[in-house]
Amino acid sequence: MLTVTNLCCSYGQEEVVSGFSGEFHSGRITAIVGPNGAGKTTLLKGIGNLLSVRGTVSLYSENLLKIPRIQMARRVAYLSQFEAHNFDFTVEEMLYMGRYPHSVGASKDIRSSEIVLETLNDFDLYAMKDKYFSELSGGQKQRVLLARALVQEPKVLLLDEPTNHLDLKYQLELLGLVKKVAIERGIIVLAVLHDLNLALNFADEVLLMKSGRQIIKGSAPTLLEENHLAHTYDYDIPTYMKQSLAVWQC
Ligand SMILES: Nc1ncnc2c1ncn2[C@@H]1O[C@H](COP(=O)(O)OP(=O)(O)OP(=O)(O)O)[C@@H](O)[C@H]1O
Repeated sequence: MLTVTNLCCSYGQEEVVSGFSGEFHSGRITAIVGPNGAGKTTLLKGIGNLLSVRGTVSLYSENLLKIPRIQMARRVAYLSQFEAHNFDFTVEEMLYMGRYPHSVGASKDIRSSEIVLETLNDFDLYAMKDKYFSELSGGQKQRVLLARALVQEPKVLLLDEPTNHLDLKYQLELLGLVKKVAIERGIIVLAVLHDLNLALNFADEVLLMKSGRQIIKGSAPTLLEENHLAHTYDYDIPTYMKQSLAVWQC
């Protein structure tokens, strides 16, 4: 279990996330949603110890904020929303990069070869393993970046808008993969998602944020109670969703 206690995240003097506490469980996906500027990315980076933080982030009682970066990388993988997209490395080489925290200086140890092969197959990437990353489509690139994060064998996977720029088919495919792997490998997944439909359908629970604070965290029905969404987004989202669904019924 990942336990976050009283986490405060700042950029210089400006505190953006204030006193966040919450628990996240193995094999479960939590979607982080909320309006622009709510602090979703900042919370994710804070949990990954990627910016200035106070508080504790404990993974099975070990405070992740106190361990060396290389050990952190054996436990937590972070997929940023702004990955550079033009590497001159093959797909297979990209996956081996994900093994760096486990095998510094010995990139092709037995475990690395096993997990890279297994992940190439799981992600349907084997046939393109010798292709250059820069030659792939946006959806294929995103799949490779997710695969690279997973060969790290993390206990916690932090995803910042992983479905950005993907068409609906790729969005569903990618989140389906995340769900399958999270369950099979018992990974704790936190994913910032803008699409509320995807969040409500894919995640086991949803964390709704505004102004650096949690509004509510719970299952889809909990989120839809009491008009939390309309208040948080300052827009009648449930009514809009119902009206837009009607378009598909004719
Ligand atoms: N590097 C930075 N330096 C200073 N302030 C920042 C920095 N990054 C983000 N902020 C500020 O922190 C606040 C929260 O930003 P954050 O990116 O966490 O929000 P978000 O909920 O992920 O937004 P979005 O949905 O637009 O991606 C915003 O007011 C933003 O201007």
